[in-house]
Amino acid sequence: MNLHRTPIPVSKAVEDVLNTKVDKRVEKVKLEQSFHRVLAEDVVATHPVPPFDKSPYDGFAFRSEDTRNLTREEPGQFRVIETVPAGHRASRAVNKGEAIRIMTGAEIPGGADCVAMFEICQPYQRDMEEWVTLKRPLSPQQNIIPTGSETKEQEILVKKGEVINPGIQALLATFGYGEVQVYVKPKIGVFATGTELLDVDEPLQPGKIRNSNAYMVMSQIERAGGTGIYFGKLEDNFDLCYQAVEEALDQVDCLITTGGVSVGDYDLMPDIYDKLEAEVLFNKVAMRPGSVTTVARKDEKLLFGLSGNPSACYVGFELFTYPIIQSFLGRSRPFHKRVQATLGKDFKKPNPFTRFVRGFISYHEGNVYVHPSGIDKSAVVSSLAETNVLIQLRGGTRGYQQGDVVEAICLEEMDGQSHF
Ligand SMILES: Nc1nc2c(c(=O)[nH]1)N[C@H]1C(S)=C(S)[C@@H](COP(=O)(O)OP(=O)(O)OC[C@H]3O[C@@H](n4cnc5c(N)ncnc54)[C@H](O)[C@@H]3O)O[C@H]1N2
Ligand code: MOO
Ligand SMILES: [Mg+2]
Repeated sequence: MNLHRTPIPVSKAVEDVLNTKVDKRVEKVKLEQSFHRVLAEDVVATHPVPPFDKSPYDGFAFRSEDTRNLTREEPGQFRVIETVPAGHRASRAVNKGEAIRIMTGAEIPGGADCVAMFEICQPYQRDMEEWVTLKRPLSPQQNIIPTGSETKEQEILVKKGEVINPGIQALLATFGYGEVQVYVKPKIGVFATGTELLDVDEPLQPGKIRNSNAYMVMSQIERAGGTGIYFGKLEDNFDLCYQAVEEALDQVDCLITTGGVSVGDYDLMPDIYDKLEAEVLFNKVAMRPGSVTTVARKDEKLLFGLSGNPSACYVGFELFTYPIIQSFLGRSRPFHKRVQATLGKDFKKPNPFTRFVRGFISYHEGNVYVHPSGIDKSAVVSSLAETNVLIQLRGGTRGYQQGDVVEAICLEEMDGQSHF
């Protein structure tokens, strides 16, 4: 067991992981199944929007030239020749002295070039015919939404690499994308290692704890947009672990293990990477928690050796596994979004290494605050419940005070950024 490991800076570690070639695959899914998937094709306007001149109001369509000199004192009387509901077209054009009753969203009839809303018109009946009085002039194109005024045909509305949100779904539907090309979700395998681990439905036993990392990591994978495959928990037995890891690797794009990466007698992951002849990218990162996070690569497949300590495991995933999942997904901005925020309470610990403090965000009177949550220890699980940011504190300081401006990594923002 080599006890001496050389820590590398976090940014270098992230860069090394992201230098891995990823196999971006594409599939078609039904529009209704595309929410939160990542576009693998640009959304192109297949026709102008609106596709015809349309009325924004329920009212009457006129020829503006017929209304030119109208006043309260000398209103115009127009014969209403038909009614056009949305979804229908007028059967004939509007001629001099005529109007058409028109509903919101209906196509403007030929001959007409303006619309007056019901509220300013006075319809009436004369000799069993419909008529309407108008007391003011309308200008050409008044109250008409012209063809293509929102979107021109062939315009690129959303670029590939964006996450499909409700608005993008609306666009896809507008342009007839019943199916949409998205990137395939990478398959991320998960093992929890540790002889001390109990299943969730087992009663506590002396010296043992329940396996929480597996559930946590599986939902981190889902939150990141990947597909998690849980292979179960493994006792700290070399042959068993080696065989399980080797077999699982064939079935996944990346493999996560939790635990067994430090220097203990039963920390088996370093020897497993060795026997697999995997290239270890790093086994010590200048950060807290998660300094023992190890990433190895075997035939372009990444093995994430996340720490067993829950908080360290959580942080290791978000820093290293999250962005590679985004790369598989073709995301144009693969990293978590960062914000500048005011520290909501003192954080007194001196900081030799970069620290990623689990915390939460709040907003008050136009300011953004981040607050460290719970006990800031690698072995702690309870502080993770309210965590939605990682507060990144530079190393080499004597601690931070309430009111200091810090950077925070937002874990629940869909939008990302292009640099770490
Ligand atoms: N002599 C040294 N000891 C340790 C060092 C070191 O540098 N020198 N590093 C410490 C740091 S930092 C960390 S972090 C841990 C990392 O430990 P491992 O990744 O090897 O993980 P384990 O030893 O397997 O377990 C650590 C801890 O986490 C609990 N655990 C493990 N799996 C789970 C799970 N699925 N759910 C919940 N909790 C889990 C486990 O019971 C241990 O308590 O090493 C330090 N030691
Ligand atoms: O890897 Mo450990 O979490 O730095 O405490
Ligand atoms: Mg250990």
